Order: sequence, then C-alpha cells, then structure tokens
Amino acid sequence: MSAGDEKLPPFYSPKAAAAGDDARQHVDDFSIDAPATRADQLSQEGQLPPPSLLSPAFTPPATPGTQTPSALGPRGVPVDSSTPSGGCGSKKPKLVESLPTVECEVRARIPTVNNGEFFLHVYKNSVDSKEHLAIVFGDAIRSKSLDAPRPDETEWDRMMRGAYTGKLYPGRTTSSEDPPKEGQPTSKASRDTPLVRIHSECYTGETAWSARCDCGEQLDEAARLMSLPGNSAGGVIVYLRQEGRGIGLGEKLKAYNLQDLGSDTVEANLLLRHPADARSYGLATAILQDLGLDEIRLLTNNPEKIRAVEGPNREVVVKERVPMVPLSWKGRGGIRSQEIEGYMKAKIEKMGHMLSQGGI
Ligand SMILES: Nc1nc2c(ncn2[C@@H]2O[C@H](COP(=O)(O)OP(=O)(O)OP(=O)(O)O)[C@@H](O)[C@H]2O)c(=O)[nH]1
Repeated sequence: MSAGDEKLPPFYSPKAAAAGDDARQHVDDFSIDAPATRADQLSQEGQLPPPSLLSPAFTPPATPGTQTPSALGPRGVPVDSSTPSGGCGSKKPKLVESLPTVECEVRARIPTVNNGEFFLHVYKNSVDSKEHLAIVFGDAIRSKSLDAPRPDETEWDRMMRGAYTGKLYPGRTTSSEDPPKEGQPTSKASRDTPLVRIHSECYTGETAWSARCDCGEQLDEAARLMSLPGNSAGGVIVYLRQEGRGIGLGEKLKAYNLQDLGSDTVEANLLLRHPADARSYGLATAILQDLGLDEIRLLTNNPEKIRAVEGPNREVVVKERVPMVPLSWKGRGGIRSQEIEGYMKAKIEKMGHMLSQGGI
C-alpha cells in the first residue's frame, strides 16, 4: 500500500490500477465504441497523470447474464424514496414547498453532429428570468404548455414556436399533420419509462474544456444513452441554469482558487460562505410534469437529487436510478486529472454520491 492510500475508505481501490485493465471485463458495454480521445492518446504516449485512486476496482462487477445488449441502453437499479432503505441515502433533501409554474415558449429541432436529432425546448417560469431548457430525445414526449392554443395565434405562429406535429418543410401551412392514411404506420407512444438527466449548467466543464469536473462528459454520455436506437421511450435532459452548484460562475472560480490553495470542493464553498450545494430542483419537477413524465429513470449518483426532483408531493416518481460512472473507470477514455480525482473523492466522501453501489 502506498502512503497516499492509507486514509482512503474501503471502497477505494486497494491498489492504484489504471482504468482499462481488469476493469475492462466489468464494463457496461451497452454502447457503440467511444472514439479515441485525447486521454487515450496521452495514455499511449505515457503522459497521463498517475492512475486513478478512485477505482474502478470498487465498482461491483455486473451480474453474469445481465449485461444490457448494446442498443437497448443502460440498466438502472430500482429506487424508492418513500422508504429509508430505498437507495436514496439518509440526508433530508431541501424540498420546495410548492412547484413553480413553467411554460415552454418555443421548441426547435436540432440535428446533431452525430447524425441524430433532438428537440430543444426553452422554458420561462414563475421564479426567475433565466431560460431553463429541456433537451428532448424522441417524438413521443411533448410539452403540454407548448401545445396548448394561445389567444389569436395563427397556424404560422404555432409552427414558428414549434407547436407542430411531424416535421416542418418548406410550404407547410398547418401545425397539425394530416391523419395517417389507411395502412400507413402511426407512431405510437412507448410504454417504457423514459430516461432523464437533470443537469446543472457548467460553463467550464461543458464549453471551456475544463478537466476540473466531469460535467461535459456527463452531458455527452446522457445524450448518447438517450439516442440509442433501442431507447424507444425517449429521454429528456433538463438543463438548469444553476452554474457552479447554484453559486454562479464568478463564485465558482473563487472556489477553484481556494481548491488550488488546498481546500476540497465542499470546503471551498463553505469558506466563501455558500452552502456546499445551493441548487434546487423544483423547476426540473415542473418541467418534467409539463412534458407529461410522472415516472422516470434518473441518470445520477446523487441521492439528494433523486428525492428533490420528485417534488414536495412526489409529483414525479423516480422508479430507477441509472448510475453515471466516469468513462475512465470503465476503460472508455474519459477525463483524467488530479483535479477530477479530488472532485470525485469529495462527491463520494462528503456528498454521499452512490458511486460504489448499483452496479453497471
Ligand atoms: N461550487 C462548485 N461547483 C462545481 C464545482 N465543480 C463543478 N461544479 C458544478 O456542479 C454542477 C454539476 O453537478 P451535476 O453533475 O449536475 O450533479 P451532481 O450533483 O454532481 O450529481 P450527478 O447527477 O451524479 O452528476 C455544475 O453546476 C458545475 O458547474 C466546484 O468545484 N465547485
């Protein structure tokens, strides 16, 4: 055992093992192959930071025979926030007393660089003036507030704000598609439970190439899982504008300086007189309700998020938690850095993240 391992809890890897050795056997290989990343290249060139202290060795192996076939998407673990042993940790979440109201102002089709597409929904709400978003995969999930008729609007107005069915094309004049002709297949809603990710804005991790956190990787991975061909129920990434766990970008950058001075992510927030996590999830609950989702499979490791997103009266029920395992732990590229090590360590040790449970 090296000197650095002494204080680590038992679920940490007993010996530093590079992701991708033994762990490769336990990979949740529900995916198309990830393209070679910068981390892969650096690894081959021998320039990577020291191998991970944070497992994959503590990630339990998948039960034989339960691996999900590649196109079907990830398996989750059942959770039930209404019982103490329901897999949602023991901390009491901050619940809003009543849900805010939300209205989808506009939606548009966004074709992606991966040859997929999603519908981006922009919401306004009753508690702040930010443009919170829903990134919706699949045709089956529709916003009630978007589809509701608005006073004096024309068919052109409805198409312009995205309240149409089917596809737009030059010359189209009505927002509703013609009913299908006899013998023509109709798209039917799936009865599976949709996959959902509640994602908090992270300029540094999603846009500015930061290796201090895995936010960009998580966003990409959530979108990839929701786009898998077997995911007939579709999926939603609710993208909340609560940068830096709710403290804002400027304060997060101060926290980063404090981290470079020796604090961990939680201590840095507290030194700045912010809570360790200043986020709330009432807007996410309200957006999911507007999208007609009352039961979801939630992509997260954060137990507080599960209970908070269910809302004060369990308006939305999380049936399953799908773990978000860092790609580097699964030998699939991903981000590696000393800063990420500290970030993940604080999440597991101080914020109760369930990265050793569940199974992949
Ligand atoms: N204050 C602060 N915020 C950070 C830091 N690193 C990342 N963040 C923010 O943390 C948020 C990302 O957290 P999420 O990935 O949504 O969620 P989580 O609670 O970690 O749980 P998961 O669902 O398991 O990923 C974003 O708003 C980031 O900007 C940090 O060091 N300090």
